[in-house]
Amino acid sequence: MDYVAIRRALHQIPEVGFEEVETQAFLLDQISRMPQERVQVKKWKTGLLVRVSGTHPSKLIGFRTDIDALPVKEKTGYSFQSRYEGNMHACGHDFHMTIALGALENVIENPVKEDTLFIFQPAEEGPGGALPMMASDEFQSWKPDLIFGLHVSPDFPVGTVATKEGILFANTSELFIDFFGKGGHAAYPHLTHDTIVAASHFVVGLQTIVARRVDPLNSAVLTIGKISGGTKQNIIAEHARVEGTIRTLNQETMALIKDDIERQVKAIEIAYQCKGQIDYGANYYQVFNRKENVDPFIQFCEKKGFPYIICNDAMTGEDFGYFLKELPGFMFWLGVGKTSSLHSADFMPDEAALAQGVKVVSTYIREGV
Ligand SMILES: CC(=O)N[C@@H](CCC[C@H](N)C(=O)O)C(=O)O
Repeated sequence: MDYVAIRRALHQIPEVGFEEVETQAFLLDQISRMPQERVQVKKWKTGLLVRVSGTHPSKLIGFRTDIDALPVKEKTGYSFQSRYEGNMHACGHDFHMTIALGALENVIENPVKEDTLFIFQPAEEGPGGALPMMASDEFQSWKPDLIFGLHVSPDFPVGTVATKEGILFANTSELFIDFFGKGGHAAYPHLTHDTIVAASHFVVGLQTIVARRVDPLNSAVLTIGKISGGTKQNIIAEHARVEGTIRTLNQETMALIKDDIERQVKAIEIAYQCKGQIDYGANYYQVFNRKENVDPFIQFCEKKGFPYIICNDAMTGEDFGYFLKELPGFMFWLGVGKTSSLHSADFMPDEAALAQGVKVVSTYIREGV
């Protein structure tokens, strides 16, 4: 399999959560080119579950990849850039899928002892595909005994595994707040309740939560990534919307931050006479690597000579945390060398990491479990 060609083909068809129709068709086409004797495929929404029977199975080993993209306008200058204007694989899921396909081909062509399940999960970036997929009959009837997954990272050298015991990724909650006021003519502000002013003060006020409410020895992030509102420069906006995300390393801090957000919304309502409406959207459970599962993987990397690093926890989120909440397993970062951060319009991971990713995943399935 030509990993680079596969990754580039996937890079051209980025689709956001639960719209991965062409992606699913592409994956099915690739899988159909592999020998079929040991393979069973189930579709779940825009995702796939692909089971490969082992030679002497005693358990089912799951490897999960996410398949969705982000609403980012690409600025890589790649000759193979996104064909879907405004969407981009800016979080490396094109890499994840390619590595999964490569490892799938490897275990099909050279059968391994255990049964393996390749999970192609939609909507990791939102609204979250892991929980509904896990609840589905398709998954429940093929529930793995051990599950693992990876995420590419520009923070580590190409092909390096980085992981740790305990929390790897944070608890997350999306945050959507709508302010409803009274619109009107820009020249008659005294007759309106301006939601742009209300939302602006609200966003500035939010900055005190992590700075002044959260214990400095405890980590948290509250980022507003989008503000929208209004229709024209000389009309006072009757509606404004603020969108963001909350990240914490424990549930108590998450509850404390939400509590403070709610208080600040009430304060804005009183001060600016605009009604505030909060929606926390999708919440992701932390990615927690159990010692008894991640330690053997680290020892396996050591034994096989795969470069690895024991890393710090990160404030990124992943709905893979829900798989690990229920099933034994672990997650790791795969270094893709220095480039812009995940979610950037010019995120350009080094394709040399693809072959190493396939090697780590397939060798672990073959010799590590
Ligand atoms: C690895 C990564 O970048 N994951 C995303 C997960 C999205 C979380 C959720 N939809 C939110 O924005 O709160 C991340 O942004 O960390």
